[in-house]
Amino acid sequence: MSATAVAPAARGEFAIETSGLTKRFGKQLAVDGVDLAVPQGSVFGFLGPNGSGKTTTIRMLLGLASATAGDIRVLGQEMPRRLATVLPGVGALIEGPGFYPFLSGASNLHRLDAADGFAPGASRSARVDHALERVGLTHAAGKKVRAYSLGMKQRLGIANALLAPRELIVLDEPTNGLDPQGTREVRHLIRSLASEGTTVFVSSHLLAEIEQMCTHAAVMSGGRLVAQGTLDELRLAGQTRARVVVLAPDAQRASRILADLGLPPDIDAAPGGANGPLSPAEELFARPGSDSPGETVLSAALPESVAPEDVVAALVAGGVRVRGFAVQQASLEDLFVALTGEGFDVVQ
Ligand SMILES: Nc1ncnc2c1ncn2[C@@H]1O[C@H](COP(=O)(O)OP(=O)(O)OP(=O)(O)O)[C@@H](O)[C@H]1O
Repeated sequence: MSATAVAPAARGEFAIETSGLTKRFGKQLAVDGVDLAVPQGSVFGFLGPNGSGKTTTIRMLLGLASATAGDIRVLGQEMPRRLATVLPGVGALIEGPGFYPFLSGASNLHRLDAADGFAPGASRSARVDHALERVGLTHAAGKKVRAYSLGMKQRLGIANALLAPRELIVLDEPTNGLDPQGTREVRHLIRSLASEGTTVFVSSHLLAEIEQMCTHAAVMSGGRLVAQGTLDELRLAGQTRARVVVLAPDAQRASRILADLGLPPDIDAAPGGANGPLSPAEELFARPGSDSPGETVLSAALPESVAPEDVVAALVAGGVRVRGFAVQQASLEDLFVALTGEGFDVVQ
């Protein structure tokens, strides 16, 4: 098969599909019964804290590690049985590319392409030039890789994944270790790949990154897939976890009324007055420079069956002097933290 031939995926609507995918290292279950469904044409974020099983899953998808159990289909074909048919259609960047620092970017790509049994030598130079252009490295093609910034090295790794036309690009933590500029460059590149119709499967532990780039996401936690869907679907799932936040001086009375409505509250005294970090509910009503004497912030999960306006009405009818009221919609971050039990690094 020639390197420019792309494995057909027409019959499947999913670029990647797994069922019951499992990987055991001795006693440790690194990946536990994962059912992934990555729609064709999506930019699919594969989220999870460190050690949650993302890299192990990706390695199995690409035939780099064998599964203990379960089925994998990539571009509509069974893996690893159809590896030789599937791999030419897949470009991947996993765990940082290994480049020779004393060779130029172009020479490194020539070497890597020559080592690829599927790649035709006749078109190598043109394909290397095109891939370097694709990632914006034409100007640095002749520069030794040791003089590349991290962002440039990462883009060179992506250029390596783009040495042939691909239906699917798999990137494992492509912005890891990059400065903000490098991160922007890589994100921009991912978006432009997606705009050409390539399915991009990208793992990250950065939630904000996934929110900026992706159409879909899946969340891994402790080897299990705990959520997947479009970002909107995931946000909707989060909205069932909306909270009401009440600022009032009559804490006990407000607390009793909320509990009677089925909203047993958390209580934070005097927003802005206490030492230590503010909770998100406290932040809502914190007034810098004021220690809000006598005021209390109460917050409670809002069940779908209760309308926020009924909560205010009940508080007022019960004689609570409500000074502040808000409904906080859960963000994707709240949902993911709730799902994984771990905080995400949300910077960048
Ligand atoms: N070759 C291996 N032998 C034994 N255990 C392993 C091996 N590879 C991974 N693990 C374990 O499997 C679990 C999942 O690791 P994995 O690297 O897939 O997670 P990850 O989500 O990609 O995390 P990170 O973002 O840190 O790479 C971890 O507990 C890890 O220690």
